[in-house]
Amino acid sequence: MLEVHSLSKSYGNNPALIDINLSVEKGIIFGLLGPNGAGKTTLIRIINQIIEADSGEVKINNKILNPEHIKNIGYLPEERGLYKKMKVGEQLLYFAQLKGLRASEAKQRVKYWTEKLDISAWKDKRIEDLSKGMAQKIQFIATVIHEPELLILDEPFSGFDPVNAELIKDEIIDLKNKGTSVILSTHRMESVNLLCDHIAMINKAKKVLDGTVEEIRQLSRKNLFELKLRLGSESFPPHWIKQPSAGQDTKFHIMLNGGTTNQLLQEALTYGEVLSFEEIIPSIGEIFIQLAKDTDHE
Ligand SMILES: Nc1ncnc2c1ncn2[C@@H]1O[C@H](COP(=O)(O)OP(=O)(O)OP(=O)(O)O)[C@@H](O)[C@H]1O
Repeated sequence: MLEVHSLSKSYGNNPALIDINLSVEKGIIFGLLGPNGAGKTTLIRIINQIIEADSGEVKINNKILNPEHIKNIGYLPEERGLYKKMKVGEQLLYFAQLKGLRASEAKQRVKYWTEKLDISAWKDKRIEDLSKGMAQKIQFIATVIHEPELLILDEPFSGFDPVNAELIKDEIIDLKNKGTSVILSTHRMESVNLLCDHIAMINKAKKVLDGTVEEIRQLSRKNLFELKLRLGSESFPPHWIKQPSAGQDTKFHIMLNGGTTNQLLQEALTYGEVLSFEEIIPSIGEIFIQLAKDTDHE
């Protein structure tokens, strides 16, 4: 649905994006990750045609990015932009019409979304009289009201309490299931694990990771296992690394160098009662931190 080819952008002598290639399929949630200052916002701004790339191209549905695409994109920026003096209902109608909806259609959609997110009662309130989380809901509706094909969400859960964060999460999944492609930029790794089908990570202007969450986790496997034992003796092999653990049970991290997991398990049985045995597969958060460190040292 969205393709980014060899995209580069610098601010003066400072490169913000270097030769970035990405492909976002229809109906998926694509996590765009990276440490602060990596280049994510720059990429998002180029897709939204707020700034221009120095070189490379962006295509939406096989067409070079052009102003017509704006109506097909819903962008929730990190710095929210609502008109403080305007009333909620008026503001949503305004945004919907700005994105090309006819007045009658816009009205229907405002009714639909304000009811869906349970905020019909706020219609006549001014934005300046709302709490941060309440204003966030309005901004979310303003982003999705024109039913864009591509949604770009920058930290969509910030400012929400857990109940409302869950509500918004469910709405995002619902939109994806209806065929919307979603680019989700966030530093919250639990959201990435829960929501994203595919992720790409940018660090220091370069893409350092690209794949499905499962592919990336599998590639990061290190043949490392965690074994919990009720030890029968005080001795154990020197390559078993003892981990802090409570009570009588002893936890080890063991790197499997040659041999099979069954052989390791058999060996473990000779040292005591095996309570649990599982492979340690790094989480996306751990992979993120490792990659950020690795590229920092390059
Ligand atoms: N308008 C600008 N003028 C000059 N430099 C800029 C401008 N906007 C961004 N930069 C620089 O470009 C680089 C990438 O910034 P960008 O905002 O794209 O990062 P980011 O990944 O969105 O970071 P964050 O997670 O902190 O929002 C940084 O070095 C930043 O200082």
